[in-house]
Amino acid sequence: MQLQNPQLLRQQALIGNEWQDADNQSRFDVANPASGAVIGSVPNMGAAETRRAIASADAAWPAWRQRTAKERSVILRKWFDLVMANQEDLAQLMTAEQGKPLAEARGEVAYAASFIEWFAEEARRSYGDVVPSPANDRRIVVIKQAVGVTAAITPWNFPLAMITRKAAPALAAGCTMILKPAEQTPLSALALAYLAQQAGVPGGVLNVVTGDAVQIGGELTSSDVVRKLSFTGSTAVGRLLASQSANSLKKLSLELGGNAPFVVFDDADLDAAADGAMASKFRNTGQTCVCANRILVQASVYDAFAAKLTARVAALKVAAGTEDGATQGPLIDSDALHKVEEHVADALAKGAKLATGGARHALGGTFYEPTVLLNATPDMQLAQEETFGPVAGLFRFNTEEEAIALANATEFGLSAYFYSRDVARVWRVAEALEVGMVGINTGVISHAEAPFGGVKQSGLGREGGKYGIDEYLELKYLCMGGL
Ligand SMILES: NC(=O)c1ccc[n+]([C@@H]2O[C@H](COP(=O)([O-])OP(=O)(O)OC[C@H]3O[C@@H](n4cnc5c(N)ncnc54)[C@H](O)[C@@H]3O)[C@@H](O)[C@H]2O)c1
Ligand SMILES: O=C[C@H](O)CS(=O)(=O)O
Repeated sequence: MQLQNPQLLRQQALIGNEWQDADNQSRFDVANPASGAVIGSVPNMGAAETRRAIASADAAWPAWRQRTAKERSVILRKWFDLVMANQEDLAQLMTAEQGKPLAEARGEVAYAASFIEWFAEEARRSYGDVVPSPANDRRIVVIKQAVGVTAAITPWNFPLAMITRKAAPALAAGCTMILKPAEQTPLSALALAYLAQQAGVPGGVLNVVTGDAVQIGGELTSSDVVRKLSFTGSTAVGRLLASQSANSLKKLSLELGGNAPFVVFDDADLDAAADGAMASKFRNTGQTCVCANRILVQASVYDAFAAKLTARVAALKVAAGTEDGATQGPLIDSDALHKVEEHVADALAKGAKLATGGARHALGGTFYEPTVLLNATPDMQLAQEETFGPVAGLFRFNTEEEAIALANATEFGLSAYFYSRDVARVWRVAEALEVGMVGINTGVISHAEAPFGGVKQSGLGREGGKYGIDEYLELKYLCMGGL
């Protein structure tokens, strides 16, 4: 990995203005999932360092919230500019530690930066209200103020975007933050924090603590100083962190697991639907929370759609992310590989028919062949659990009502997709799906301008859009009497 700006390879954590090692000097390695090669190491911090980071964020908060919204906006805009100026290096770093193809990594850098750009603009639009008073001796005013010290815990699958989707609105609102990135992808987080420093984000406003998730999370969730926790990751961990946060009654943002249905109706443009399914299912080698996890196809077009999708899947290029033309990288680790293998084996044992793929890739390691399984049924694990890998299970349905019932038959409710050219059907189905986000005739829905989030066991709150900054603001009602 050759970086044009070697300063971006940060191998210490950031607390206040200081890049620090763990108190006991312990470290953990960061490995390239495509080769297993160690590409760096970071401090293995725990409770004591986390407490220092909380104190640092608390000390920095008064001056940061006193900055005007415009001053914070200008600093965030500079941060955006620096991220984009270093796009190639950040992409190389991301592919090295997460494995995604370079083209996708470059795309994620721009996507991550778009949250900084968006909230640099939103910073100046946290409007309050003046409410018509019920009496002439008083006035009713509502203002919005920063929540205070916040914490963020983020996953490995989008090493930059899941961070900026939290840090950008937090800093824009006038909050400070302690971030614990995923242990698999800390280098991207530290590079991002370095660029924040270079942009003029004062010491203590953004702290990055790497290390023992349980110890760090325990401190962040139990501290009364930390007024909000924003978590992106599995539903199981989200539930745990929410329970750990109960005693301190923190504001919570939880972006959790998904099990997205992708529905192809008989009036769909089948080529467009196949392209959309590819974009949704195989992005990041199937490792996104909004990946199509169940593909439901109306019986009359099932065989035609299956053929179109299978041809596209068979054409995917599995390779290390740095290889030209790579469109599928390695899975993040052996646990992820074993889960994919388990889902495929379970489906085949329960009657699924293999159309393409279905085995570990010849490259070895955690590479897996992009797979299409036909005749999938709701009793299969891949219907009930998030596969988080390059496996498309095709289910058959007959009626619109059956499709909606199948689509909603999950504890999750993050995203859903469907293809139809019947306007009345589009409105009926979009309103009937029990999710937070619906892709209609598209497989890609993630934009900084839109509110991202789910219902049921997929989480709480929204990130991005005009709603995202509200997660970091408190409403205060002023009743001005004696007039
Ligand atoms: N809804 C979304 O926006 C979204 C986005 C990306 C990923 N995800 C979900 O995340 C999951 C995959 O990501 P993952 O494997 O990193 O998830 P994960 O829940 O295992 O880990 C996420 C983060 O939580 C930390 N963590 C784990 N256990 C912890 C504990 N006990 N205390 C404190 N922190 C702890 C990890 O170190 C990591 O930083 C999938 O379920 C995916 O759907 C959701
Ligand atoms: O894994 C899901 C993330 O939210 C990624 S994205 O926002 O869909 O790009």
